[in-house]
Amino acid sequence: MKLDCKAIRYLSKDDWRTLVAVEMGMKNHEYVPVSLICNIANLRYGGGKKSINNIHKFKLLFHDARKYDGYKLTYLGYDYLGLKALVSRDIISFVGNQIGVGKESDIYVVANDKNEEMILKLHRLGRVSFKTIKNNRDYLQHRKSASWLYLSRLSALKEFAYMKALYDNGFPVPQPIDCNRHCIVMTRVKGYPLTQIVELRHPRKVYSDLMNLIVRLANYGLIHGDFNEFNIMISDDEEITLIDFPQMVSTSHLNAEYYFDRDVNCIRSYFEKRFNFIGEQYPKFSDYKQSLYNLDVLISASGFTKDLQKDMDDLTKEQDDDDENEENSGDEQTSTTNENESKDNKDNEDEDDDEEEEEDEEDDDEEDDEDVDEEEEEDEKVDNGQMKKKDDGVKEITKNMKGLVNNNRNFKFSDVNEYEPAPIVLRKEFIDEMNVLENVQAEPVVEEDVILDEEALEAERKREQQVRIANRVKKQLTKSQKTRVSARNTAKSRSRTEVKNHINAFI
Ligand SMILES: Nc1ncnc2c1ncn2[C@@H]1O[C@H](COP(=O)(O)OP(=O)(O)OP(=O)(O)O)[C@@H](O)[C@H]1O
Repeated sequence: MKLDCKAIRYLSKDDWRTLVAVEMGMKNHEYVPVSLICNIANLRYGGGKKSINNIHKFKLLFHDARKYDGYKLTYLGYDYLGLKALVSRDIISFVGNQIGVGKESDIYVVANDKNEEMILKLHRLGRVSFKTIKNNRDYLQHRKSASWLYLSRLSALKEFAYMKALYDNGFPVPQPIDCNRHCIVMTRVKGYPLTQIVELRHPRKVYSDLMNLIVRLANYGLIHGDFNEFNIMISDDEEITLIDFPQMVSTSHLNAEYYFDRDVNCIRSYFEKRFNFIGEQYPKFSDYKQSLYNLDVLISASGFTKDLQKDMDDLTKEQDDDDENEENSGDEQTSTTNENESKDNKDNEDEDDDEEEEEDEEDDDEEDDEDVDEEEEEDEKVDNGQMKKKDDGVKEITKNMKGLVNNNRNFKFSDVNEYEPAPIVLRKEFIDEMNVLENVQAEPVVEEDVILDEEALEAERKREQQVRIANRVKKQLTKSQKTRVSARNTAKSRSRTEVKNHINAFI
């Protein structure tokens, strides 16, 4: 994400108040209602709304009005708040180019009034998932709604605390300068990431420096956990600096030995692969001197307490679970789309059937209607032609239909092509109707030259019904065997009568 700070100079005092109000409101709202923003910012509704519109224009806020008029901070908005605080503390005055991008951070060069270069690291946890937070989570208790921003803040605070503790104890890490929200300011390391180094003049020295660093960290009760070529910088003098330590664990951790060995092996295998250097000597977990120093206390003193760590772990787990659920539901959606395709198709086609039935009825009623859609007229012509060909009697048609019904259970829309038209699917009531029809046909039709009594009337009625259904079935059969699958949800595909009736309903 690009950090465009140009707008900072155009924001008024009220705009900043509003931005802070949104941040505060997000502690218990995913989207903060306008009235609440105005309340927190202590602005009148009109003034508040004006400021909201202004900062929304600069993309510092995200607007959602599906359930109520609400806003939330974007990462850019959060960046602005962090930058504003750092600027007002005279820590930074200029923001330069982006020089690095990590999985969960953006790195910028910044400078102060004295033109001293520094590094600004903006933590961006869940930068992908942030976009996919469920749309229906509009109001939440606790801080869950703002948790990506909150998690980024915790992550920055943690890094700052570790950096400070390590720096104060003489470890080769950048000097931490300041931290606000999800922003960390530190000194710029003169060097290159180990991953970019093609050849070392003294690989043995660098290797042993790195191994010593791992052991020294362990002596202080810490294991890096992610000690690899991406997190190590090498200067021109082949001095090492550790720049990133997101997953530090204590040597009292249950899997401490595993993490320790992993760090060691990571460096060993990298040196072997890249510099052809086989590190025959390497430290073991037992080499470290049990709790020589305790950095935990120092880290807590720097502001990152155990409570915050617990909060961070819980929230990370929550977010991961959420993401997994979302991904699963996404997968499920796709798989169920396939699995239920035939079901959906049936439903859709049922709807189509309904519509077709309605259309048929309309056609019957309005045979001479001038407003018949041209498309339908064409269909009608095709229908009539095919109807003549398929005039094999009601029984045969119903038999065909029954076959289709059974075959259609495995029908998939994706199978439809120009050679295999979409078959029709009948509703249950329709099948029942057909069964009745078959039974009726089985009965002999009594033709007597007597005055129509009740029985005759009944028979006549059934015969009419039978003819009507037969016609309808024929029509449906021929219509649905078109190669084209009609999309009936567009106004264009509706008959002119339908559209007209619809419009009339509103007049
Ligand atoms: N203090 C610094 N001085 C100079 N360059 C730095 C500094 N900090 C970070 N960088 C540059 O930014 C890049 C990314 O930094 P960093 O590893 O801290 O980000 P990250 O998000 O933690 O990365 P990842 O999690 O992907 O390892 C580094 O490879 C390095 O080139």
